[in-house]
Amino acid sequence: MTDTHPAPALQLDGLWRRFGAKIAVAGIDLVVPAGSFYGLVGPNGAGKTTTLSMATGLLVPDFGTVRVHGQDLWANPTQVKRLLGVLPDGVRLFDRLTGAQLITYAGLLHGLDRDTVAARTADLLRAMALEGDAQTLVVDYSAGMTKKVALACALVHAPKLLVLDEPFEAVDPVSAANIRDILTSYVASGGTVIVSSHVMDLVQRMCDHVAVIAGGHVLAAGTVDEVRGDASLEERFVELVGGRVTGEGLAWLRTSSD
Ligand SMILES: Nc1ncnc2c1ncn2[C@@H]1O[C@H](COP(=O)(O)OP(=O)(O)OP(=O)(O)O)[C@@H](O)[C@H]1O
Repeated sequence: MTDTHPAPALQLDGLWRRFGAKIAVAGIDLVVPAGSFYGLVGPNGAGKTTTLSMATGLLVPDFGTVRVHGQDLWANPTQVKRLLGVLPDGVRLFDRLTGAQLITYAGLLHGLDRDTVAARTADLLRAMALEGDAQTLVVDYSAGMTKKVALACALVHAPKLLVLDEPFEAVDPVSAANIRDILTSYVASGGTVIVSSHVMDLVQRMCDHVAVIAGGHVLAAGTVDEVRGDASLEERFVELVGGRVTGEGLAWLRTSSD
């Protein structure tokens, strides 16, 4: 009998990564079904960026395997990376290029022909509301504009799996809504999206699956409804992760004199 189930878009098995004495990722297993919109949430320092960097070929794991649509990423990084579109955290771009040049460059690097790149660059600039700044150097872009042009670069080769670290950080509400629409229709047409975010409300509304990560471990993973149960995702997150502190320790911060 043949297995008719498609391979997951992403499968992480036993991923570990240490930086000196600090264990950033301590045995992460994760299955991201093909066609899902997957949220990755966790407190600061949880290991999200480290996990996503290993999952996208940017950081070598100490242990563990990464499979993208069934193919071992670290066994064959060049070929498997073609399936991936990546928006890393704290992107460093060739910012002496204009927005249009940067997207064009990303498309050509992926081996697209010039006509295809030109058409897609125009489409992406329009979708990201960057047409008016197509000829502006990226170094002169605002933080949100930089995020959007980096996202355009991640999309230009029509990847099967999009991995976005904090895609909405610094992006204005109208642009964020446009980006959400782009991502939702990308998923509807068969793509898979993984986003890391600190905004629980956004993840609850936008994603169908979620994993909560803390201390380099997965605390909970599944559909958003499975993970949140009867609570909101935010309440469930606080319950799982803990760490709420009151302001009592900061008595000196009270400015009133009585
Ligand atoms: N290059 C590095 N060198 C040393 N320690 C690192 C390095 N990268 C990450 N770490 C440490 O690993 C842990 C996980 O960091 P990571 O950036 O993966 O967390 P995160 O979940 O993405 O956090 P945030 O939500 O704040 O972006 C942190 O304790 C961090 O200090």
